[in-house]
Amino acid sequence: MSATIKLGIVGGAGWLGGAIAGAAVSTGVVRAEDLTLSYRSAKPDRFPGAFWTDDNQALADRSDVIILSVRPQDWPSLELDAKGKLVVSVMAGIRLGEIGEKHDTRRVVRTLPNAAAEVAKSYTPWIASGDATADDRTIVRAIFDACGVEDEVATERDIDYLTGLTGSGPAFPALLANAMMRDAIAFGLAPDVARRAVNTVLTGTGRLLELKDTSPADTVEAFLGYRGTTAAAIETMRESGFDETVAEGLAAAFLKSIAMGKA
Ligand SMILES: NC(=O)C1=CN([C@@H]2O[C@H](COP(=O)(O)OP(=O)(O)OC[C@H]3O[C@@H](n4cnc5c(N)ncnc54)[C@H](OP(=O)(O)O)[C@@H]3O)[C@@H](O)[C@H]2O)C=CC1
Ligand SMILES: O=C(O)[C@@H]1CCC=N1
Repeated sequence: MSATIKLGIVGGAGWLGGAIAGAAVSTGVVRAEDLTLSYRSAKPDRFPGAFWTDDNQALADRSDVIILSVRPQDWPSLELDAKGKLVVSVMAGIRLGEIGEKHDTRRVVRTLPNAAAEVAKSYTPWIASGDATADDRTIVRAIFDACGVEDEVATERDIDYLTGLTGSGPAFPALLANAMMRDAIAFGLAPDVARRAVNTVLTGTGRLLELKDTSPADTVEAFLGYRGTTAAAIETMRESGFDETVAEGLAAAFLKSIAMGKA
């Protein structure tokens, strides 16, 4: 793809909008001078050469591709006519049809990145409306390849499910890490030792998974095979309902995504 798209990011001052902008500029998917970002409260001092505005219609008029990265509850009051342009949403819950209707375009892509876009390690599922073109798909792939790994999926139901599994996903290892930290501190470890120990376990596991790309089930089985400390821990966690608790949490996120689209 040539580096000539004019990209606008509504909510570019936010966590995810800023992460996508950073990834797109650093990989050359967009040149800083072709990037427009909007803010609401305070104008950030980021992305030298890019154009910052608090006028979302001006952003739309300057851009060929418009990413919507405001919180779902801020979207109903967003005034922006995209006039047939490619609109890419990263918002949880909001449906393709609603986005197209509100912003006057039939070229819409619904995506669901995650917070790891900040370190170019997001997993981003996406789905395009019927009128999105092959070129639109190429642009979406380029933007989200810059943020990590992307997959086009078959249905919006898949997006609703993945909103929990991978959109919220980084929160779950963080939740586990937090529980491990609390246990370590309750045991009596110094907090900075506990934090370094737990964070290193998480980043090390991520690297191992990336390197080996084996099924998590195989990894768990390999550990169980030692019949030692890890098996003692895993079997106790499972008897206490570990797998069921994860499934219930993911089901709650799936239902919340569907409910947010109906609100
Ligand atoms: N963070 C995450 O891990 C993920 C987020 N998402 C989705 O991404 C979207 C953005 O989330 P996130 O970046 O975390 O949220 P943030 O709150 O960090 O960013 C949203 C930004 O949008 C700005 N904003 C709100 N309304 C307007 C407006 N009318 N014009 C211009 N800017 C506006 C906010 O400004 P102000 O500072 O004034 O509030 C804020 O800077 C959400 O819809 C969320 O569902 C999806 C997957 C993962
Ligand atoms: O929690 C949320 O609603 C957003 C979407 C996925 C991650 N954060």
